[in-house]
Amino acid sequence: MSSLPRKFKIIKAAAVAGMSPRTGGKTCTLAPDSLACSLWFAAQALVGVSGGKNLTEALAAVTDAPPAARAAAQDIAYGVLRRYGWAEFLLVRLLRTPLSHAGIEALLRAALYRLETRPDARHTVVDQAVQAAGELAGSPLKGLVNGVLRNYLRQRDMLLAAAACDEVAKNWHPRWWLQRLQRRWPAQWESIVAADNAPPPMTLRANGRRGTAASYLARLQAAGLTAHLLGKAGGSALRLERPVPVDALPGFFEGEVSVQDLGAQRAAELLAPTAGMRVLDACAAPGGKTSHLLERADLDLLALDADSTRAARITDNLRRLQLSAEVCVGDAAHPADWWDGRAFDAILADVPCSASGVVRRHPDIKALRRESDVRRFAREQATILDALWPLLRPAGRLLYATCSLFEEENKGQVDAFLYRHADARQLAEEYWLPCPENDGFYYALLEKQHAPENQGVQEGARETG
Ligand SMILES: C[S@@+](CC[C@H](N)C(=O)[O-])C[C@H]1O[C@@H](n2cnc3c(N)ncnc32)[C@H](O)[C@@H]1O
Repeated sequence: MSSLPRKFKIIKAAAVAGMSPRTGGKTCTLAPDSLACSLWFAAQALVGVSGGKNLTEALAAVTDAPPAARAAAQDIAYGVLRRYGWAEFLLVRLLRTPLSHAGIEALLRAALYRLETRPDARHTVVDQAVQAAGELAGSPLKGLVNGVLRNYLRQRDMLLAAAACDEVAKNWHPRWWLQRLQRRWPAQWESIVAADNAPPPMTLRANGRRGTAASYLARLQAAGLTAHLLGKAGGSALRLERPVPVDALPGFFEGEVSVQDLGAQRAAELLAPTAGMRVLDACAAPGGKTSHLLERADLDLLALDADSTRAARITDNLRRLQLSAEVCVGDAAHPADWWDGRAFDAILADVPCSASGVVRRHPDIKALRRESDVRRFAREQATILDALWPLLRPAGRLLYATCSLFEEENKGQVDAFLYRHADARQLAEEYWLPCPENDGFYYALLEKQHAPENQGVQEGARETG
């Protein structure tokens, strides 16, 4: 066995594990439990994100990765994307000419990340990255990867000092994004950036129908998990000291608890519908806020989402939590396709947005989002709001929610809405900025007045239109 060529042994290792690790149709013959294999998978996922896929889709393309390699590759890919602009800054200095091989470029970013996060194993990282390069692109590029990484280690202090002076490489966000944060949040942008760049906490919501956050905390402690209560006294939130897979949470499959950020838990508290009310959750998938609303009161609730795959997750969540609602696939901007004409007492409009407040959970957004997307989302949000407003009964309440930090999607959106709709009154507004305890959210609670629509605006629109 020991006299066999190395390649053969590696193929054999994959076969013994009963797997043929592959991604996007490419098969990896590296040992499934090696760092080289994880770097190879991470590089493939990063190439997918560079090509416009979100990270979940890109990782899903890593179809047959053995569980250990998949988990490690996921960890590396998340870390690389979180450090937006950092490895790119270094590579511009370490490469004489830009690389034309996307897989090798992604591999180098993954290896640089790993060199920084595993300083005790730097030589192993270089060696394993070179092996992964051979698998990705054949022998010729192994030397290049080896050279670039060794040069990095030689010049590391100087390169890191330079990166610390570059706005993007230092803050790990696109320049346009940083400028927006600096303009809107001059006193807070640095703490927002710090929160965005840290791994997210795992926050839970105790199902109020089964017990309190305090009683679930006791369940966690009995299971050997450390957590503490979060938010206001009597609330439903708890934070785990260390994230765990959901199947380690006591009673998860029996519906005792859900995973939901503290800021997201504010939606149900603000809308606060009472028993018997007819409620629309207009952008509901995967059903985090839908289920929280239903845990608080028996409601006649319609959960709508435009995406049928995501809408199926609402049903799954409701089943697990033993709650019920009508789930419907439809476009909130076109109620004629799904509305039965019965007015709603309360509407939650948790609209599609830039998701700039939850980037620590979805670091691929940093690479995927363009500044022009913010305006596109704002237009979509305005269309949805205008379409939903007539569905609300007089004195009914609509909660507008985003997980964005950008003003066009938040106060700017709501101010314009109030201008267009004279029968709308704002009751409350809350900004949740990202911090160690919660993600970033914006909420505006609107109430429908009995007064007629703003005739002046409508007539003016008719005259010019
Ligand atoms: C921020 S997420 C909602 C999260 C959800 N409320 C929760 O708490 O679990 C926005 C959702 O809006 C859906 N969506 C996007 N455009 C929509 C539209 N025009 N009509 C209805 N749903 C839409 C997306 O599919 C996505 O599931």
